[in-house]
Amino acid sequence: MQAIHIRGLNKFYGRKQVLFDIALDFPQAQMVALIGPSGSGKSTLLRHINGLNVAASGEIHINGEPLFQQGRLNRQVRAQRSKIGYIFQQFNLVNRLSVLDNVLIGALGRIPKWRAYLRHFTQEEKQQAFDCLARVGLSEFVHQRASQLSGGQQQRVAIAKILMQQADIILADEPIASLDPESAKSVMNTLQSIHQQDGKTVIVTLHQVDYARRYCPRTVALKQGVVQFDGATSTLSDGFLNQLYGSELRPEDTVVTSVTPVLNPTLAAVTQ
Ligand SMILES: Nc1ncnc2c1ncn2[C@@H]1O[C@H](COP(=O)(O)OP(=O)(O)OP(=O)(O)O)[C@@H](O)[C@H]1O
Repeated sequence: MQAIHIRGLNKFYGRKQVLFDIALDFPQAQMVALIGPSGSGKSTLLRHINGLNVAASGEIHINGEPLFQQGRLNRQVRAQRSKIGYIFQQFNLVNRLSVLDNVLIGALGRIPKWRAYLRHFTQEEKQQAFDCLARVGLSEFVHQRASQLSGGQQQRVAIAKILMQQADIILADEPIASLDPESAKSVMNTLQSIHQQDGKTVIVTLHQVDYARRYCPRTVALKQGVVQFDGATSTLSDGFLNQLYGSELRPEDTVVTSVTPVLNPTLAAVTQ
């Protein structure tokens, strides 16, 4: 069973089509880079996988259950979303709350509604939050306000929050775009260790291909809403990348060597 299964996904904003017939599979426990120039549709694709956006057509299944089908979101989309952690470029923490309280927010989707409303957490849940912070190397910052941490530390708090959420799938939308190289490395190391130790599926959008090469065995590249490449990151050629980020792709630069075979009918049209 695939963690994420996508077929025939077409997305329009008004009359402008921004995703074209996307067909992708992500097995459990893969770490995948999603790359492509600005405006190529990376964030839009991630938002669909999280059920935040609805497409004109196509289907998405999460762990075998339909999330989106025949133009409609599953009625259980909230429950499905609770299994998907989303990391934003700008951390998405509550600045005035402590680091611990921010991590506890990750449990809100899986505790009884009345306790969530009152923000009442058990001792066991607090201990879990401590443990999540220990895993991302932030035990000593538990009682500090989130706003007092550096960008890289705040992003690691966001990852601890996802651990607290007990999500199976992590979608990270440009998690290192606003970080210095040292902080970026520590955030990517943290994502990689969670992926490796807990077997979580991680899809991370990246602007720097070097990070994809270092951390992600598989890369999916988008351009103008079309999948241009889906395969082993080690096979990404400089020529392909120049074309991806420069002018239109040439057929000889296009390599489709999927980790999970994906036949993309739109690819031929784009590369002709
Ligand atoms: N809410 C929206 N309304 C209208 N158009 C949108 C909206 N969100 C995105 N778009 C358009 O959809 C296309 C894809 O945008 P998206 O943000 O997914 O690209 P991206 O690859 O994530 O870009 P970046 O790397 O700059 O974040 C762009 O042309 C963008 O202008």
